Amino acid sequence: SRVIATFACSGEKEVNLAVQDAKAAFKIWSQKSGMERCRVLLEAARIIRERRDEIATVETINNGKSIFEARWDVDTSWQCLEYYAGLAGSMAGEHIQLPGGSFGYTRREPLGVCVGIGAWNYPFQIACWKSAPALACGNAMIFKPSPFTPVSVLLLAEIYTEAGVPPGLFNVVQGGAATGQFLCLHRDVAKVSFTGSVPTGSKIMEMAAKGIKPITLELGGKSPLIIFSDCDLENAVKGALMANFLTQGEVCCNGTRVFVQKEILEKFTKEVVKRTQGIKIGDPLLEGTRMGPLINRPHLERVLGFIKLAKEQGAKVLCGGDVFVPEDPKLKDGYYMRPCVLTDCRDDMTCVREEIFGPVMSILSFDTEAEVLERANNTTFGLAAGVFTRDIQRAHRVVAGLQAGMCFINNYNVSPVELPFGGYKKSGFGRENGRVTIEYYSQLKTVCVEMGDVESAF
Ligand SMILES: NC(=O)c1ccc[n+]([C@@H]2O[C@H](COP(=O)([O-])OP(=O)(O)OC[C@H]3O[C@@H](n4cnc5c(N)ncnc54)[C@H](O)[C@@H]3O)[C@@H](O)[C@H]2O)c1
Ligand SMILES: NCCCC=O
Repeated sequence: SRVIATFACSGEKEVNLAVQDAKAAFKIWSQKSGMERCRVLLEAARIIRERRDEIATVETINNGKSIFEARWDVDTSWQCLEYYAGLAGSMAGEHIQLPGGSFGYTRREPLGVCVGIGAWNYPFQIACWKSAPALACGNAMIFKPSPFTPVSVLLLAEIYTEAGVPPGLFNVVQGGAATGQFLCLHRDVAKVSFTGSVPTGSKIMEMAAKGIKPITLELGGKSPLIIFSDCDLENAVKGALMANFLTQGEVCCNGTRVFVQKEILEKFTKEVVKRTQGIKIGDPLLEGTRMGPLINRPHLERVLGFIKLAKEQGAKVLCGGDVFVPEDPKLKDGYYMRPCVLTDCRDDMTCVREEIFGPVMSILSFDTEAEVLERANNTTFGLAAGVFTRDIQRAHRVVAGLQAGMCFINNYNVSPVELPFGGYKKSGFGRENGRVTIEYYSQLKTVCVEMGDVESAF
C-alpha cells in the first residue's frame, strides 16, 4: 500500500463554515427556475462524461475496484445528473377546487441545506446519487465521504463549480464519525441522506430525531437470489456472478444467499465455480482485471474470518476464500483474496445470516416455491432480491411475496437511474433514483385561497 493523499479532518469549526456557505448558496440556487438548475446539472453531467476515464482512474485508486467497473460507476453517475436535470423543470404541485370558487394549491419547495454521508464502496456514484436530486430540487448539499475513500468526490465538487453552481452549494468535508456527528446535529441542516451500515444508520436516526429531521437510510443487506430449475442456466450463472462479485463483493445489494432448486443444483454449482475461478484478479488499473483488492487489511481479515467460521459450521469451500498474492511484486502487500463459493450451507449459519461484504457466495438448495419464499424472507434485512425463471407468472408472484425494496427478474445488480432504489426492514427507508426521490428532497406547501368573505365564528 502507499499513501495517495492526506486530508485534515473537518472539525466543528469547518462544519460550521460549510453550513454557513451552503446557506448563502441555497438563497441564490433555490430562487433559480427549474430550467436554470436543469442547464447547470446537464453541464455537470457533460463534464463528467468528458472526464470519464480520469474519474474512473481516480475511483480505482481510491477504492480498489477494477477500472472496467469504475467506468460503469461513472456512467451511472452522469446518467443520474442528466435524469434529475430533466426533472428539475417539472417540479410541480396541484390545484384543488373548493366550494364557492375558492381553491387551494400545493407547491413543492426545497428543504434547505442537506447532508450526504457516504460509504466507501461506491464513493463517486453515492455522491452523485445524493447530490443530483438534492440540487435539482433547489437544495444545497454538504457531502462527507468515507475516510477510506476521500478523493473522488472532490472531482465532483470541482465539476459542479465549473458547471456553474454558486460557491458553497456543493461542499465536501472530510472526516469520520465525529465529523458526521457535527453535520447531523447541526441546527441549520434540514435533512441527512446516509449510506452505510445498519449500526451507523441507527445512530444517524437518533441524531436526526433530536432535530426532527427527515432522513434517507441506505443500509446493508443479505439478499436472496432464487434460481428455479426452469431458468435459462447460462443467464442464471451470469446473474449469480453479477450478484456476488462486483466491487470485490463489497456491494450492499448483493444476492449472497443463492437458493438453487434441487434439480439443477449440481449443474449450476459446477458452472458457477468454473466461472468464479476464471475471474481475473490483480492490478485494478489493468484493462483485463475484473477483481481488485478489498478496501483495507482489517476488512480482508474480517471477510476471511467469515469463511473460516463457515467451514467450522459445516460449509464446504468449492473455490477461493484464501489470500491472493499477485505476481507483480509491487502488489504483493495488497488486500487481495480469491472469490469464494460456499456450498452445503444451512440457513442458520453465520455466512448465510450476516452481511459479509466481500466476494463470498453461499449456495443453498430448495425444493418448492413456497419453501424458498419463506426462507428468502427469513432475514432482518430487505434491500434486494432476485429471481431467475422462464415462468413469467411465477416470477411476478415470487417478487410480489419477497420482502425487499429492489427486486430483479432474470438479471441482477443493474442500476438504471430511472428506477427507485432502497430497502425494506433494517436495510433502511427512503429511496434514491427515480421520480419518487424528488419527494425525499422537497417539502409540500399548501396554499388555501378564499374567493369570498370570511365566515367567522366570532
Ligand atoms: N443501501 C445502500 O445503498 C448501500 C450502499 C453502499 C453501502 N452500503 C452499506 O454500507 C456498509 C459499508 O460501508 P461503511 O463501512 O462505510 O459503513 P459505515 O456505517 O461504517 O460508514 C458510513 C459512513 O458513515 C460515517 N459515520 C460513521 N459513524 C458515524 C456517526 N456516528 N455519525 C455520522 N457518520 C458516521 C462514516 O465515516 C462513513 O462516511 C455496508 O453495510 C453496506 O451494505 C449500503
Ligand atoms: N450500484 C449499486 C448500489 C451500490 C450498493 O452498495
